Order: sequence, then C-alpha cells, then structure tokens
Amino acid sequence: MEIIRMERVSVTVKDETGDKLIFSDLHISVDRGEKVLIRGRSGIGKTTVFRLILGFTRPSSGGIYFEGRRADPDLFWEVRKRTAHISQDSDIGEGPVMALFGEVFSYSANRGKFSRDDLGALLLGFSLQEDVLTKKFENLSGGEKQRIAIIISLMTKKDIFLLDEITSDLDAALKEKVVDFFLARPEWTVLVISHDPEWEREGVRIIDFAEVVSKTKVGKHAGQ
Ligand SMILES: Nc1ncnc2c1ncn2[C@@H]1O[C@H](COP(=O)(O)OP(=O)(O)OP(=O)(O)O)[C@@H](O)[C@H]1O
Repeated sequence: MEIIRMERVSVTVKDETGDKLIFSDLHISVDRGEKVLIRGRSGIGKTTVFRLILGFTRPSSGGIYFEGRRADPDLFWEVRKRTAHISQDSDIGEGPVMALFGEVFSYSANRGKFSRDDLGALLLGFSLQEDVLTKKFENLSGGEKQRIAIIISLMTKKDIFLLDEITSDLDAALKEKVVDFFLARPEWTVLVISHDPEWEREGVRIIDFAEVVSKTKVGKHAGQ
C-alpha cells in the first residue's frame, strides 16, 4: 500500500537574489514498509524532500499525498507524529545527554515512551558506554552524536523514518550495524539520504534524484 506520494511537486524558495527554483515536477511514490535510498549530487534538493514530507517546506505547485489523502495542515501534523527525522545537523541539543532524553520524552507526542531498559540495550547495541549519558552532548564526537540521535529516534517508536546522512561519521562496523537495524523491520518505512554505499543493500530501492525531477535549478533534465 502506498504511504507517500509526491506528484509534480515543484519548490521555489526566496533568497537574497529573488525567487529560486530548487526543482520541478518531482514524482516519488513509496509503499509502506519500503526501504528507499535517495541519491544525488549535493544541493540537488534531497533534504528538501524530507522537509516537504514533514510540511516544513511547501510546494509551489503539485500535490503531496499520504495513504491517498492530499496533505493539509492537519495531515502534516499526523505525519510528524508518526515520523522520526534525523537531520544532517547532528547538533540536536546541549547539556547532559540524559537531560536531552528527558526533554525529548517530555513532549506530549512522546510521553510514556521512555524505557530505561530499552535505552540500556540500545547503548550496548550501538557500542556506547553508559557514562555517555552524563557527558555534555556538545562535547561528544560526531559519531557519538549520530548514535544518540539514532537511539532517540528509535525510542520514540515511530513507523516512518527520514534519515539524512546518519552514517557519515561512523566507522565501518557501526555503519553496518545501523543499516542492519533500520532494514530489519518490515513494518518500518525508511527513506535514507546518503552517499554511503553501505545502504546499497538487497531490498533497498535506489532513487537517483535527477531522474525523478524534470528540472533542477541548474537546468539539468532527467536522463542527462
Ligand atoms: N529556505 C531556503 N532558502 C534558500 N535556499 C534554500 C532553502 N532551502 C533549500 N535551499 C537551497 O536549495 C538547494 C537544495 O537544498 P537541499 O538541502 O535540499 O539539497 P541536498 O540535495 O540535500 O544537498 P546536500 O546533499 O548537500 O545535503 C540548495 O541549493 C539550498 O541552498
């Protein structure tokens, strides 16, 4: 069953030079439970697709559909509640890591989802020591920050995952573990933006971004 569809979506943003077309006529359809890797050159608009799915960026034309319903503000709200988004910017907070967990799980959408046992198991699973919880998030390494963001997203018990370059700072063994983890759950719909070949596994559909838009801001046409 189709969960997300983008139909002829174009995005224009305003910057200091005026209106700027990011891409036009984007077509993407994703079924529930699919694992999809979105690839394409830097700046082509991959992150913008995640922002469209969450309703943070509005299309200048075209339609976005979830489970066949055309998206409106109420529906975007529902989608956000079901979706874990890990952005490229791993600076998700400051202060002791445990306090960060406290904050995330105090949000109404996440209330009642925190489990100390799950946290312990995930720390172990992603090769983090318990004492990471007492450290300040801003002092962690890039790879430690990525793993904490991944653990938070997993603990919030969502069924749609938007993962933007989440393995870039991990070593080979950890990359493998993270990819194994996200691909193992048939019920999860997982969209990944990555330049990392570790995601090119059996069962992962690869979308080359340039092939699903008709035009990008440099005037590139599909298939060229
Ligand atoms: N709100 C905005 N205002 C101005 N420009 C924007 C805005 N949002 C996105 N852009 C521009 O749109 C283009 C696409 O950005 P996007 O982050 O989607 O690319 P990307 O394919 O994810 O790139 P990367 O692989 O480098 O992360 C970039 O040139 C970016 O600067």
